[in-house]
Amino acid sequence: MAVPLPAHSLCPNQPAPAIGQLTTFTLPSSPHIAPTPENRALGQQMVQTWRKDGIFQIQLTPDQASALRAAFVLSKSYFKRPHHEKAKHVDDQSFSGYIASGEELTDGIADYSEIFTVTKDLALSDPRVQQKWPCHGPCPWPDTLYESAMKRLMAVLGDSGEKLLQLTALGLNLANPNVFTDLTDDGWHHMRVLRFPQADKTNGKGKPGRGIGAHTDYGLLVIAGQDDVGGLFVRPPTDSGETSRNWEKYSGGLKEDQQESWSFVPPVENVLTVFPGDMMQYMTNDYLPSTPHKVVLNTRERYAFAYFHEPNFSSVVQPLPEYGRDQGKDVQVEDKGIHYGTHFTEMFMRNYPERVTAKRMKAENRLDILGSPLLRRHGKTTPASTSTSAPTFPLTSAIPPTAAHDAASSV
Ligand SMILES: O=C(O)CCC(=O)C(=O)O
Ligand SMILES: [Fe+2]
Repeated sequence: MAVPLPAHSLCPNQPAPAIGQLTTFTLPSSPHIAPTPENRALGQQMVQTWRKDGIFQIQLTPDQASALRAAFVLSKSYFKRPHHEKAKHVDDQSFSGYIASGEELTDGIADYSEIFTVTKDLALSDPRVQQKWPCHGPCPWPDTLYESAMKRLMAVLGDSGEKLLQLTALGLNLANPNVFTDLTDDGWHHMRVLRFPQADKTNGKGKPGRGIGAHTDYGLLVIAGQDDVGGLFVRPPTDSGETSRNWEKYSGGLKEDQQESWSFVPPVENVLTVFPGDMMQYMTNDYLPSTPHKVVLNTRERYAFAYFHEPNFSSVVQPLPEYGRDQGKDVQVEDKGIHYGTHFTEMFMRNYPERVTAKRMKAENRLDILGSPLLRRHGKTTPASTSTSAPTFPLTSAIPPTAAHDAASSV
């Protein structure tokens, strides 16, 4: 059921936005999506809806809805804790943990979002942490109750992500229906729990009324849930088909103040919203563009979850043979593929330049390791270095820093 919002309470700094009802899909219950005519038709409808609206909704089952509700309840009480307590939930190896309002930058401007980020929760004994892979480390959970609620929600989101990717492959009529889910084997899935202050109760570090600046997210799919307050806007694809490409040129802030380009995403109970990320755009050669979105502050504080269903950190993502090649785009760059872990790391270093994690990563030249062949996964095979056996990865200092970083950014 849609939760209608009184027009006057919507984003006071914005003109009244057009409120449309998003298309809602119900995902099949079985985790394996067989290539049946029904599933193909569903996949095609999803693809066509993304191409038109840039976003759709999926219906939650009662169990899934209960995981989301529990996560909202605990997150609301988490953010009510005193600042000095939350400020301890930071890790200097991973970007997991607490981010204060005004700490994150989009297009160089402070966002008002207050965030708890969950990246892959890795023990200090994990070979990737031992080998100092960028962004790899533990999640500094505030307590075990919060940890189990977030992990339960991420399991729901992860299951939905895998089904959505299989349906997308069917909808795109791909010869290899597992092409996306091979990439997400041990995927670098992560989530942000977000609280946005009421528009007139900010700390003044950002821009009036702006929650998060216009941006696209980095991987295959963005799956999000929001409470009943409202504040998310998306910029649907245009008829001209012109799109920015965030992995080539950072697109944060783009068209942020061009009001007519943005559609309001109305809060609806018991659904999640889904749209493509940068890697989906890259793989489909812009057929499914990464949906630009932004958040505006409202007359009440707002809570949301944004989950990112991602390729494996070591994946070298390639354009799909059916879509990516021979279409006259920038083939030189595309043919080399995109190293997902590099794209992720660069984006997080840009968003949190002052965070202890970014500083340690720079001080220890952790980006250099991204150029190593051991962090290059072309198929489903996990590199030997991520197995639980003794680490086999050469030390960071063995890689010539500049050469390694150059290689990392282009491949
Ligand atoms: O608040 C939302 O609904 C979306 C947040 C978002 O775009 C993000 O965390 O990347
Ligand atoms: Fe986002």
